[in-house]
Amino acid sequence: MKQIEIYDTTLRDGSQAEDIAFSVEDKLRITEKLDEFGIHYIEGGWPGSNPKDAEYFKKVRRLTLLNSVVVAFGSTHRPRHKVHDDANIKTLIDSKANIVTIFGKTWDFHVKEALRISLEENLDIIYNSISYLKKHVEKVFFDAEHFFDGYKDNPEFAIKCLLAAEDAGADCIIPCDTNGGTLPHDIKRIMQDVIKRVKRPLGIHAHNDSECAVVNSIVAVELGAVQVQGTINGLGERCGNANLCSIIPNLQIKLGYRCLSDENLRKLRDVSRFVNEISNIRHFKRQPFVGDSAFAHKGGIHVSAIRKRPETYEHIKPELVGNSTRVLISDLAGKSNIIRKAEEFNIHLDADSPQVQGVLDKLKDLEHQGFQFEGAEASFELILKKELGLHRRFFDLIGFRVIDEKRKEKEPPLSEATIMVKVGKYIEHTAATGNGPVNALDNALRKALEKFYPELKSVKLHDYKVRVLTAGKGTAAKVRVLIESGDDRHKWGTVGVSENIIEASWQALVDSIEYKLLKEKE
Ligand SMILES: CC(=O)SCCNC(=O)CCNC(=O)[C@H](O)C(C)(C)COP(=O)(O)OP(=O)(O)OC[C@H]1O[C@@H](n2cnc3c(N)ncnc32)[C@H](O)[C@@H]1OP(=O)(O)O
Ligand SMILES: CC(=O)C(=O)O
Repeated sequence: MKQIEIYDTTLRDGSQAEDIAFSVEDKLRITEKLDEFGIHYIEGGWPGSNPKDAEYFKKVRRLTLLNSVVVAFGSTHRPRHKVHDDANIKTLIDSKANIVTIFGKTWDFHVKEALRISLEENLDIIYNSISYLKKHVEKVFFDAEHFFDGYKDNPEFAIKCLLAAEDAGADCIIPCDTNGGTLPHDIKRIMQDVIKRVKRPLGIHAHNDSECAVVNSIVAVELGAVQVQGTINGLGERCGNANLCSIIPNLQIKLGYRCLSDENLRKLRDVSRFVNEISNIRHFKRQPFVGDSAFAHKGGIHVSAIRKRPETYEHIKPELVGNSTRVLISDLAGKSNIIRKAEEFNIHLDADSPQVQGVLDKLKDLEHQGFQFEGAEASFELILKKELGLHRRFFDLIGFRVIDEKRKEKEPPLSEATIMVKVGKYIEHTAATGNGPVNALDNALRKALEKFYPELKSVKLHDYKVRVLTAGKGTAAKVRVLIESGDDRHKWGTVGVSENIIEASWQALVDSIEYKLLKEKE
């Protein structure tokens, strides 16, 4: 099984993505996570760029890494500077990283227009930078910036740049698709020539501007590249870098290369979520392999088939990357969705039972009215249990009143709710205020019930979303309220629909509380 070296540049190229700003602490935490995951090289940053990256290289030395080597990144020396006087080269050595990656120009257009030097001088800069660094660090990798665009314009010069790096002793030469515009057939054609002419180990560094970074990286590996550079979740400059969360499983599960241990591959989803969490980015549902929807099945036909053989609609076993199969509940469901979902609730239903058809009909009718159960599985579980006679009432509403009052233009409005509920033979009548009418109602309902059900104290409202369903009816429109609640262990979603926003919110709130009480009882 051929080993492929995974080179992660989330902390350097990933931090060049819009909206991403890692602190030193963030970078150290991601480093530890990537080490635990088994990444071979972690490009920690550009020490000559800013004090934060310089500090990172000081602090990262204190970590005990078991699997990864931290790499410092920078450019070849500046034109009109001697290599030993170049501030950037000096900071790379001062970073004390054992491996350094430098990028150099390989596109004649860039040499002429960005550096404004001769092509010969550029070759000298590459050679001098690498041979000097080789005297100070264990290994030097050469990122051949804009190599594919350079090759398209002037193949001989582009190849000469790689050969200058080879002659200088670069340990790995990495052609880069810096502008991300190269298509797979060109990657193949160009890499075939590179492989014939360059003897050092080769890598690939692809950007995703044509949405081809993953496939371009895989094509390069198939042709012989041994190092893949990319980022977790494809973070990176402009449209991002090659997404390691797709490349690694494709190489390992489908093509038989070895990137990480199989055990570590099962951490893929966790690593992906961790990096999103630190980056303050919402996890992308439809992200292949690691997204919540990557193995989620909605259509009845699909669910019916995966119950028989999961591989009918799943390209890999989700557990291999730490993900799992999910079944969604909607008006596209068939009986199989109901049966499979019920199994998740430990209820075994017979496909021919009239109850299954009853639940399905009810579900489709409610979805037609505007309910949506994909994000409100707790409400669906309650419906199912009501239909099967497995539900019990925990309280009955006698009535509520919500008052919203604004006394002066400049004063904030006041919201107050009073509620009367019956729990067994007791009647409880309470009032509460809130920062809005729904919050006041929520507070009043909990206050009334907590005396009987103290477990409700741990329930928190995490999210509250309102969606207008009947376009064109303005403030008289029907609305759907989706609530996400949680306690110290779980989160659950509930839904309500009405032309009255308080009523829709009430339905979702009651479901949330009933769900919690039902779970405690179970
Ligand atoms: C393809 C890539 O992603 S490469 C990585 C890109 N990442 C970054 O740029 C982030 C970090 N960068 C920085 O912090 C800053 O740009 C620094 C510290 C590196 C340089 O800052 P400054 O000295 O102010 O220069 P500035 O950013 O304006 O311009 C870049 C300079 O590097 C030169 N340069 C660009 N590529 C190379 C190279 N491969 N080798 C040598 N010099 C280079 C440019 O010609 C330009 O020089 P000039 O000012 O003489 O025209
Ligand atoms: C080096 C690099 O990040 C690039 O060429 O895209």
